[in-house]
Amino acid sequence: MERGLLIDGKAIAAQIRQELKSETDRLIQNGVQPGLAVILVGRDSASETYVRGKVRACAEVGIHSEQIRMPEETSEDELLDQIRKLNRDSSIHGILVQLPLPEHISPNRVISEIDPDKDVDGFHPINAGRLATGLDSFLPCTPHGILQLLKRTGVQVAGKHAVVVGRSNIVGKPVSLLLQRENATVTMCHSRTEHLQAHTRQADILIAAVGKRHVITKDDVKPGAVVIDVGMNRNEQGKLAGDVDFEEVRPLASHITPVPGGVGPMTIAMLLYNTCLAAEASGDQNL
Ligand SMILES: Nc1nc(=O)c2c([nH]1)NC[C@@H]1CN(c3ccc(C(=O)N[C@@H](CCC(=O)O)C(=O)O)cc3)C=[N+]21
Repeated sequence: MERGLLIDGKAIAAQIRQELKSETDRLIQNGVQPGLAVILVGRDSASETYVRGKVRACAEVGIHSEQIRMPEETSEDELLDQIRKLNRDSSIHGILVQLPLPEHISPNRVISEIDPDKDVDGFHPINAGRLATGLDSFLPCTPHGILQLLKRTGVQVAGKHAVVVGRSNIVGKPVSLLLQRENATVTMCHSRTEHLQAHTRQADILIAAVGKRHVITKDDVKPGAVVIDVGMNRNEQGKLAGDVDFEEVRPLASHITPVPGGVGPMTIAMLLYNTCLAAEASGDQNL
């Protein structure tokens, strides 16, 4: 049996960006250049790095991008006004408000103000509800990226037992819905789960989306499991570490994603994918 194979998210994301470049060329020939607006409120060094990555990836693929920086003291109303303006802007097909937002702004109110047809994060309750009920929707980027990693690596999902650790709206909940849609049997675990290890050791596919460095060790993993690490934990020196203790888990996993170079680059690739999808749909309405 194969052990310790690396799932190269960086390479798979580059492949997807190349595919999207052709899609963008085709859209531009039809008179629509996909456009993405990224709103960043306040100064957060991790957020600034991520936003730079998104803007760079857009340029590579031929997507028009606008970075809108608003000061930390921006009021919720000012942010909502900015979103309404972008909702009306026909050159913008996707709107992303970088999270986390400053304490005084409600992320739920902000997300709900985005036109669901421009909600390329897939965070709007309409899109979350559409995913939950099996309707077409923008898929949240990280869960969709995880699914693409599994598919493009040839990992069988149907009939397998997937265990998701973490229940956030951004990763845990939607990835479990997506895996169920792909006919996996899904167990969701979280901070209040008793006997966590008894659950994770059953996983054929283990998704770690906890947000704590190295909480998944070799004792939590069944030999031969596929391990997907969604963790983005930075230590005091600013070095990235996943939720999985990669060095000790790799030898017993069949496949494993590294951090960095695993899920992160896929999140950005699927954001570009959603932006192209939104641009394409906007063209339909203009026919
Ligand atoms: N509205 C919103 N949508 C998001 O999609 C969103 C967000 N807010 N807030 C923050 C998180 C985080 N996120 C990442 C995207 C790419 C990498 C990524 O490319 N990481 C590289 C490493 C980058 C580095 O070294 O810092 C990698 O894993 O290889 C990481 C994290 C998107 N997020």
